[in-house]
Amino acid sequence: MMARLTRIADRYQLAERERGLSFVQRYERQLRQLEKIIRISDQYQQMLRELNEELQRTASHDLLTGLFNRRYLYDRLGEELGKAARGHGQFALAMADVDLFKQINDSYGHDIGDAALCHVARQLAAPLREYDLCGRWGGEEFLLLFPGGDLEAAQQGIQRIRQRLQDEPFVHDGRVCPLTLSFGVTEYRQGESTTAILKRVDEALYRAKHAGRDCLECA
Ligand SMILES: Nc1nc2c(ncn2[C@@H]2O[C@H](COP(=O)(O)OP(=O)(O)OP(=O)(O)O)[C@@H](O)[C@H]2O)c(=O)[nH]1
Repeated sequence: MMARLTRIADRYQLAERERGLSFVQRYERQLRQLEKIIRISDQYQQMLRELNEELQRTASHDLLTGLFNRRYLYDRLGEELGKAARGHGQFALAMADVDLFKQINDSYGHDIGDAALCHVARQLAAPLREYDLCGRWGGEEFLLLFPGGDLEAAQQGIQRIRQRLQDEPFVHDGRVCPLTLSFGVTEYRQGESTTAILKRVDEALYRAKHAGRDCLECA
């Protein structure tokens, strides 16, 4: 009841104020209100745009390393496979895994392990050509996609990554913590599925681990 009375009183006061204004003053006032509404609407749209961009980024990127996530990589792999199957180009694929990463966690703790993963992610991404893709496949495993590339191109990319990891090692507490990666590499074979190529690259990585780590095995 009180709220209703207050609303009626407010409306009455507003009407009284309006009566004291000239037509031009009333018109200008309405115009100002309209401008205010447009400004709010613009800000609102900008906010929605930013939210949308943030949402898209979160859906396609790994939270820890900022690289592409598994879901995005899987979709892109499907696209490249589709293109190659239709005869529009070739591509190569590599799976990288940090060697003996458990020891990093056990020796320095999980937070330093996280920092080491971020370091690896930066060194993986930096030397790649702009149309090559790199993302976190899960845990301490990374996937590299070389659209338009063959085994040779992938090997060259990986060589640049390994060199960079040597030149810029992970440093914790002023001390160098040497990190190495094992790689499995393969290229697309006509007519094969996503599962088949992923299985083959995984097997190549497995062989690299069994060959003593810090190396590259081609399938
Ligand atoms: N800090 C951190 N550790 C992770 C993350 N994801 C996975 N790990 C750890 O990575 C380690 C992987 O260990 P393993 O699979 O035994 O392999 P590894 O020690 O790297 O040995 P190899 O692969 O055989 O060279 C485990 O200790 C996981 O807990 C992460 O996001 N952060």
